[in-house]
Amino acid sequence: MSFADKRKHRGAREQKSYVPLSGVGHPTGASSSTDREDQPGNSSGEKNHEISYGRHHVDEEKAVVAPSDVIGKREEALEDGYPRRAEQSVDSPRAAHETSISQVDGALYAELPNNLVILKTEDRGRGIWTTQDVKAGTVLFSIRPHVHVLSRSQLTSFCTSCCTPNSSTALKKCTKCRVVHYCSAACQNADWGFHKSECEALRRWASDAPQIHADDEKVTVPAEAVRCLGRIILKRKKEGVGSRWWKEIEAMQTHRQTLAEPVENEVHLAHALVRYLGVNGPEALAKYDIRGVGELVDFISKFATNSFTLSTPSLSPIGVAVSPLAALINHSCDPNVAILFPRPGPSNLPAKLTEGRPNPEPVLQVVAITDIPAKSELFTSYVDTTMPFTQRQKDLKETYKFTCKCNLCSPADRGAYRDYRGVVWCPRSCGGVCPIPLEDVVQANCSNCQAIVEDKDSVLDAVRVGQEALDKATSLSASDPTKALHITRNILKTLVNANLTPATHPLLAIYRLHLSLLLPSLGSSGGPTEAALDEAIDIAAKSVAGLCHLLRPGHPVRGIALAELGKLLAVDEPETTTAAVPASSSTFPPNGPDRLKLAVTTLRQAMDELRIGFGAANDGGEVGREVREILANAEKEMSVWDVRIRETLEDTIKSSKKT
Ligand SMILES: C[S@@+](CC[C@H](N)C(=O)[O-])C[C@H]1O[C@@H](n2cnc3c(N)ncnc32)[C@H](O)[C@@H]1O
Repeated sequence: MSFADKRKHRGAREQKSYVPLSGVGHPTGASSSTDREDQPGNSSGEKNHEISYGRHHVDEEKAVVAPSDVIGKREEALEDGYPRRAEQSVDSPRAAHETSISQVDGALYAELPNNLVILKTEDRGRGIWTTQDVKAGTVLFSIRPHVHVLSRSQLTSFCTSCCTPNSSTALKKCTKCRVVHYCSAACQNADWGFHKSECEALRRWASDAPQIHADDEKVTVPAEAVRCLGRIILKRKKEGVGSRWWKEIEAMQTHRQTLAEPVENEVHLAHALVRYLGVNGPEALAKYDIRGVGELVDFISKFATNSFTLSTPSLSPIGVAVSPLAALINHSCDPNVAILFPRPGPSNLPAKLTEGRPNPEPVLQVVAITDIPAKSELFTSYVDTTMPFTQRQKDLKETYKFTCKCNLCSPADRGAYRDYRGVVWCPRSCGGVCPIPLEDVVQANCSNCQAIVEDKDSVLDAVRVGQEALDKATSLSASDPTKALHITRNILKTLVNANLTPATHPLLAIYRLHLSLLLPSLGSSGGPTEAALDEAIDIAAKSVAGLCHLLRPGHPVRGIALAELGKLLAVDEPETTTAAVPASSSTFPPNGPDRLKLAVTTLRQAMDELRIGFGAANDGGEVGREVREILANAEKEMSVWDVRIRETLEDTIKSSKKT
């Protein structure tokens, strides 16, 4: 049967070409072109998050919770390679990893729900804890960030106020600054409180830009960190230092006191901010109630430690947001909550968010991605947890100034399970894996047959060259995607030949980047070619395989990867240009009904996981709605297939009876 025949059989389906999830780029962030260069921190993250305790508001702390001890309970590794979660819970028996817990007055945070409390531990500072059992998929709270701004590259693609993409509504730009865009007059009015002074600052910045760079938005529009800090300072002037809005921001944690001197990024940002605000020197900051450079740097440090990546419902980074309440959540590389912007639709949002607002988005939601027992701390991940231990520790130290001791990072536990981020397949191909023979890995035996990786140097070389290629391709992904694609395609072969598994770093990161570079070409008019679609499906399947080894079921990144794969499998198979090759059962991707079946299975699993990662009450958010629709069409088409197969069988039986 040729591909053309197969398409006839699949005729119930409308001809579909590929459209990226939720109409925007790829979920991983690998391909994002946000303007982070002027922002302290945020080197790799799913989130550029934080909070801080700022000037140690001792008056916020109350009596010690009884009992005032916590246990870091560490259990044995799971067979599947996940370490068991070390739940940090109050009332647990005293243990070696002991920390005192004190209660913090949560009254400042009006949006803190009743089933959560703020507690403070010695090693992590303030954090948010549950008072009741919480089921995976529960939306713990929904809030509008105090401030959010779009990255420079996204200013024309999303409404500055509600972040609606211009693919769904034609955006109109502010006729004065010509920088920000709105989807409606209502959104423009709603944003006016922020934009009024900002508009003037943006125009001043552009007019100061050197004329030779008049068309370069990197010069004519300040980076997101500058605009976000500018919005906070301008809004503080309006709200007043006594307002709850400002007090929440002021109470964010700072690391300034622990730093001998401000780091280069912060100094650079301070200069840019002063220029943006139009003050001639640090002294003139008094106009904005900022008492000198020290306070400005403190403020920047809070921003670096407490800001979040603003993202689309499919997790593509589009800007930065500040939410002091959500920023109270501490980090773990094995998180139990996700912080995201799933756009669940107004009917799924709390009434207090929708009252009096044409569109309350962007709404930040904190979603439980595992069952969480009562009296446990909430943890989200500040960095990309598919990165290996050393990279995660480096990123956390640089931006958030702490050493992570979570289950995945705890040296005691690290040897107790197989971390697929750093393994190669067994050289004897027995199906087992061996740790990559790094300096600190003494034994590199196969987990199954005890074989040893003999040629350590070639594995280490491949990993090093792979990392270099990843860095280069990432830096080129926005400016020269064709060249970036060339690099990723070439290096994939080297890494696969060096026996890296799909979960191993940097192979997984390269798969994800490669996929993000392939997807835009699939949406071109005329639809994808057979080869392009097959390559994208193959890479998407490998990404899913890698992610499923590293992230727990229900993790939003897994849900999005499954949705992407299911969606690609559901695209109509293009006309083949070569003679049809009969599909063998081992061919991947499969063709015809087998591909459709795989699409349905994958989309069903994606739906199950999106309902956890993006909230059960949201039914998976905007991506969940989209996947449900594709799944319904694929199921309908599969039932047509089943009818046709039954009819063909009946015809065959009838005709064989006649003869
Ligand atoms: C966004 S804030 C989180 C709230 C913060 N604990 C507070 O008291 O405001 C990030 C900071 O919290 C601390 N932190 C977060 N997770 C941590 C962890 N797992 N271990 C140690 N410190 C942590 C670090 O100081 C980090 O810079």
